[in-house]
Amino acid sequence: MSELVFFSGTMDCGKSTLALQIEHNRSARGLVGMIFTRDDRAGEGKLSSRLGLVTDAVEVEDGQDLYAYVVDHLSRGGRADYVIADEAQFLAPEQIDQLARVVDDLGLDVYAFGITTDFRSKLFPGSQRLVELADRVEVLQVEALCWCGARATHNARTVGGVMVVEGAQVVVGDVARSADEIGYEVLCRRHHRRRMTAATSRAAALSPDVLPVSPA
Ligand SMILES: Nc1ncnc2c1ncn2[C@@H]1O[C@H](COP(=O)(O)OP(=O)(O)O)[C@@H](O)[C@H]1O
Ligand SMILES: Cc1cn([C@H]2C[C@H](O)[C@@H](COP(=O)(O)O)O2)c(=O)[nH]c1=O
Repeated sequence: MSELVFFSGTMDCGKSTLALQIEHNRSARGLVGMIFTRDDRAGEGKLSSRLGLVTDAVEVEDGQDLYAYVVDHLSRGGRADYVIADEAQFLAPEQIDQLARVVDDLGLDVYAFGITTDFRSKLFPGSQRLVELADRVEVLQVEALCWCGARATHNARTVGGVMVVEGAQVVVGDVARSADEIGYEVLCRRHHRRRMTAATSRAAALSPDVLPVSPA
């Protein structure tokens, strides 16, 4: 029975790597995948992993009907045995419904990969729809870690290492950005709530709570 599976996790936990591994294992057995992505850091029409692997993909546009795209591809004699959708948090809820229809009406497995929540720990609309519709939600097993060593469960947006909580929901970017750039850092919930990033925790450790009293 074909399935819609949502592989979710924080940024930098290996989602795109797993997508590329699934693609590799299936194509090694002669299967052909339809690969969708949107706003990958490597550029338009690319699905890339920080491990250095990259493959071509169909760049999803606003308002594009993904079910119609797959049907059109098949009706022109193209082949698709399964579907991969990376950066699925950027897809519109209707596009997630279309992927569910690919599973139910075309009998193809659909593997979607994405972060669940944004820098304010609010659900992305596409991820919300995936949680609502997926046959299975799989949390990735290689856990990303907060600077404190706890499992990272939240994504923080940073500017110069300082966590920000205002701004657009979508800003394409990466972890480990240099000072002044907008970047991201994964944190445990405790430190996300306290807005404590690696940089601000280091700064706090360096500034003593009590000022030294100089002898009179
Ligand atoms: N130099 C490296 N050596 C080993 N693993 C690495 C290296 N760089 C990145 N990784 C692994 O790649 C993961 C990120 O993979 P990626 O697929 O790009 O993540 P995601 O799509 O979830 O953001 C990191 O969590 C880490 O485990
Ligand atoms: C938290 C958060 C992230 N993004 C962007 C940043 C990256 O371009 C992607 C996540 O990619 P990854 O492969 O999972 O690292 O999402 C965003 O636009 N808004 C956010 O709040």
